[in-house]
Amino acid sequence: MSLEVSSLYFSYAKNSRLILDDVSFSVGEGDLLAVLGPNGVGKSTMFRCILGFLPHYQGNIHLNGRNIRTMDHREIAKYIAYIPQSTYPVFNYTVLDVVLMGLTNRVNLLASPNQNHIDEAYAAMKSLGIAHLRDAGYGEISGGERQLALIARALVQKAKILIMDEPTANLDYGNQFRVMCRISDLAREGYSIILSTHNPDHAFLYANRTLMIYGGRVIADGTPEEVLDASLIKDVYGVDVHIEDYQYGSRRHKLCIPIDGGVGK
Ligand SMILES: Nc1ncnc2c1ncn2[C@@H]1O[C@H](COP(=O)(O)OP(=O)(O)OP(=O)(O)O)[C@@H](O)[C@H]1O
Repeated sequence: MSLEVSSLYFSYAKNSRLILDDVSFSVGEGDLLAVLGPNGVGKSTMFRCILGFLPHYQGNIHLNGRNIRTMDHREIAKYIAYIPQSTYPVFNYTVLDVVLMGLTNRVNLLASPNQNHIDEAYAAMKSLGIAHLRDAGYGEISGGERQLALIARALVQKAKILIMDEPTANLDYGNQFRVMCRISDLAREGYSIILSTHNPDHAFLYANRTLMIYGGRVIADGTPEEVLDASLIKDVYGVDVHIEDYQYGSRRHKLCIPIDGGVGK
């Protein structure tokens, strides 16, 4: 699957400021694109335009060469799964119920799910280490566990493009790595993944592509090593960092180390 966004412009109200200002990028099969940028620069807005929640954008979004405007929500959901930041639920469904909702696109949920559907949902939960929570109330688990349940829901949706809004927000140190490793496994399996993150090291460790958004514009697009240099991070985040080459065994990558606590003393 490929997704191509070209010259995307968006503002929330007529004559109000542009939130997205000429955004273009594309992802193909197996790409893991990390989208970085400070709070409020338009990352979630960009995702919501792609998903069809904000149709009054200008520009073009194509899925496998087809204009996404010609597709309804149900059809888009065959190709794109969205993993929002976890929020507190309105109803206290069980975790299994929430994961089964990923099937809505393929199965009539008004009918009871059959054993195959339950097995599929259970396998997705197991792959993310939350199988033991299947009967727990979605409102009674931690924020991090809710995030994992939303990822499991996206896996059962079987769409090949996954858009994830800060998938590691709320996750503890260990779960951040477990989730990011699982996400990079999915990219290796051929999923195309677009995720927003505030952690440059997650881009270095797991992404093959990085987009830096600032003031609604794409100011850099390339490999994490090409995009994330110390001067860009200083300009965008106001933080002094040193980009360190790191090697452990055969693995070589870069890490972002704040100097003097990052913002000086
Ligand atoms: N429904 C809305 N109506 C008007 N303005 C909005 C709406 N939603 C978001 N905005 C504004 O659009 C801008 C971009 O918000 P957005 O949530 O896309 O940023 P973001 O990069 O995802 O931020 P964060 O990293 O904090 O999640 C912000 O200035 C925000 O206040």
